[in-house]
Amino acid sequence: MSYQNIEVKPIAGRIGAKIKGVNLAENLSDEIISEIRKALVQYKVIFFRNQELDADGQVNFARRFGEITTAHPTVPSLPGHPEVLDLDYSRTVARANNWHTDVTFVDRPPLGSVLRALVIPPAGGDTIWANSVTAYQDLPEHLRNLADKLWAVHSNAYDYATAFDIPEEVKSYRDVFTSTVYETLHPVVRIHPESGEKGLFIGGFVRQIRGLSPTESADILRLLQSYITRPENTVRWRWQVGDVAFWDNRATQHYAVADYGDQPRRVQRVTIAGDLPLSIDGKYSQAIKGDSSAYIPNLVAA
Ligand SMILES: O=C(O)CCC(=O)C(=O)O
Ligand SMILES: [Fe+2]
Repeated sequence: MSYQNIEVKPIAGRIGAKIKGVNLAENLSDEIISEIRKALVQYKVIFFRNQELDADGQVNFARRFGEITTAHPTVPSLPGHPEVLDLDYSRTVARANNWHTDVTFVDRPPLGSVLRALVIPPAGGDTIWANSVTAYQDLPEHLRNLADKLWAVHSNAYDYATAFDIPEEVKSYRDVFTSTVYETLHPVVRIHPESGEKGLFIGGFVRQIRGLSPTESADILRLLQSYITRPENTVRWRWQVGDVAFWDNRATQHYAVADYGDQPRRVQRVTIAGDLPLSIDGKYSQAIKGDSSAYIPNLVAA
């Protein structure tokens, strides 16, 4: 695929590209936006260095790709910026150091997010993204055939039985995170609405595979997840202040590496609304508890 208006430099072999020659604070032409979108779908996470965006500029850029969601279904936003999720890890105690796809507990999980680096520790605090399409392609045929038929329940509710040992601050953050409980049934393999590619759609909010016992479900998920986190399917980003990352949440998982102790780290996220995931046999995800209407303000109930 060729690009006329932007420079696209792949980073890892299967995921991730650096985009050069774009100032995200400018009012970009439709041609540039459509090439950025093409690069996003092709490379699944794209990176821009040395940007001088503020929160409003970040929202304006993200808005070119679709409707902006409220910052999070349950977590409060940056004061004065209802669309910005402020991840100030010196204040927010819950670190995203688990493999996940964002907000899959609602029926319309995000298309993607734009993340801007404000404070980065001198060493550590990288973020890793994984390609869930190449992970699916890596599965042996028999496992692929199995995955194709599975559906999973995703939820933001924690299993407190496994969390008796966590600090008080983390507990109170979790109470906010789960202040409204969502539950959704998604296909384990979804068709990407733009590329048509098939990819595994699981991650940290999956609670159980439909029709399997909790232990059977955990074993199958561990097996499928191991293909996602293979180093071949990942890219690791060493942040600099001023970097902007933009990922396709329909075809990736990510993990924020928590290896920087109590040094400050602050990033801010703006999220673009996504569609209802589609299974390979033509069925859509189904909300079980709660739906996306509070999260996607202009959503017209279907
Ligand atoms: O802190 C990060 O690098 C990423 C955190 C995260 O999971 C997110 O912004 O969705
Ligand atoms: Fe995330």
